[in-house]
Amino acid sequence: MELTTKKITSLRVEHITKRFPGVLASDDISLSIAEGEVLALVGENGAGKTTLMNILMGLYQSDEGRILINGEEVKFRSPNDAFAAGLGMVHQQYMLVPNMSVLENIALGYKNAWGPFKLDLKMVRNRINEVSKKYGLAVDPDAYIWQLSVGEQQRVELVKTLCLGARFLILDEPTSALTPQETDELIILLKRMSSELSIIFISHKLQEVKDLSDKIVILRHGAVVFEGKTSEHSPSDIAALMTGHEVELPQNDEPPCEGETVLDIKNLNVKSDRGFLALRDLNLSIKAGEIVGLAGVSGNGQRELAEAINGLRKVEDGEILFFGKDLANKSPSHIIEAGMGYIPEERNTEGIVPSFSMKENLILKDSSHTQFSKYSFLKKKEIEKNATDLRIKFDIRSPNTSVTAGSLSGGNIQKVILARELSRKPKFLIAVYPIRGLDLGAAEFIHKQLLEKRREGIGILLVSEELDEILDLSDRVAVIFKGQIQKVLDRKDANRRSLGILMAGVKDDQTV
Ligand SMILES: Nc1ncnc2c1ncn2[C@@H]1O[C@H](COP(=O)(O)OP(=O)(O)OP(=O)(O)O)[C@@H](O)[C@H]1O
Repeated sequence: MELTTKKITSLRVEHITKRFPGVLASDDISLSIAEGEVLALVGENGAGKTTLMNILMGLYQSDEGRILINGEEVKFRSPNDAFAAGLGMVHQQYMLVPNMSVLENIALGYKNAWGPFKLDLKMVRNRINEVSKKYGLAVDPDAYIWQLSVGEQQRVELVKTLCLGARFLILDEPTSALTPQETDELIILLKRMSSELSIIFISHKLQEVKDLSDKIVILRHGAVVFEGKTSEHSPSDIAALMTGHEVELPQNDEPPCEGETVLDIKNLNVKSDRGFLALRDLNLSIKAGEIVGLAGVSGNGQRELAEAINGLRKVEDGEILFFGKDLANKSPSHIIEAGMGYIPEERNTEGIVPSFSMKENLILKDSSHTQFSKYSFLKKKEIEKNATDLRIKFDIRSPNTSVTAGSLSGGNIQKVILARELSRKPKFLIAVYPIRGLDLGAAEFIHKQLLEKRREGIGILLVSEELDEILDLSDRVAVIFKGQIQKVLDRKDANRRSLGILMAGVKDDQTV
């Protein structure tokens, strides 16, 4: 049961141009990719990478230009036309229905692609098993999507795309939400698949661009500014070509902090969505002016900890002392008022209201403050000024401050959240994967901002799976494993090896 698609020996786009109100998102783009080739599409946030891929998939129509497959012009009016031609895309935001099973989601993909007909679920199940065996992509057809980790959901998206007969894969930041181990596995898998399929992938991680691609195309302001062979360029070369300058991520090399304890978590017990204890008697304290990195493999309680501190998850037992007052089970608004800043993992659902304008999102937590409202009327000029200033400072690429936040590129949405949380003058900050989806230049800027906050005396809990990020910024590193803090290491004792051992659950002091 496979959509019969023709072999794709070449795909070429010629002079593609796409305008959105106030933005030239694709500016006369031409590029080509041959059978079995892997092309990496890189560029700053908002450079137009996703837009070009959405045009290829029939989600957007270009204003000018054409697409040629095997030398013949094709016109895609919808993603179904692109599927039928053998193209498949895994988006940044997975398009899966959470309360349906893997089998039902993939069957839905068939139904959307094939239109109304009676679906044979047994055949879909067989096809899933066939694809997962062929490519070594293990999925459980009966698991519900909400039960799966981000990495598992991504595997389902890949299986779905392959079940539908894709011969040309487009992957939009496929590793941005994966654990380092899942990333390594995906890169190996994609390498293996590239002997049979052509792949275009978008990434901000230059090492994986280097590891996986044959060819690199760099976009800037919607136009191709560089095209070349990957083997001829080092990651730092590519970074310089992309940003126009050498990128150097800053390091925290200041002496350990002596501030007072501001966040003191005692014997915290919190349940996961599935009803199991995700945090078990967790203890952790953080001082003013210190960055504590929380290292761990995703799914060991990081999400539950961040949500419990921010009042978004019930605390079963224990205390969250913030400047001496217990925040456990207080409302999110109470916690915000107490001075807690939060950069959440889920930027589209927890970080912004996509249908609100960018400027409204920038005052989301402060709309009733006297700075932005008087007698329940909003001060429009102040709100505009705030947005204009933050847009410049954080280099948020948007035509103006009134566009809906949902229409911004993924990286620019992240910048809106960071701009809001860092400018609110929090007393404490919880930053969960703060540079996920950011281009290198933006990551450099955000790391500098976090160090600046530290110098101002703000305590920061930095949740990340990127050990480089943790090691660059932290004063101390706490390793979380199965809902407990395995150990807290001073910066001088923390390295990839010591953290890796603790993250795997080994607690023995001898090994660290
Ligand atoms: N549906 C839309 N409506 C209006 N503007 C849009 C829309 N989609 C994209 N844009 C704009 O087009 C430009 C390019 O966005 P795109 O998402 O293609 O960037 P990107 O290179 O993928 O960025 P990132 O690395 O941040 O994901 C941005 O200025 C964005 O705001």
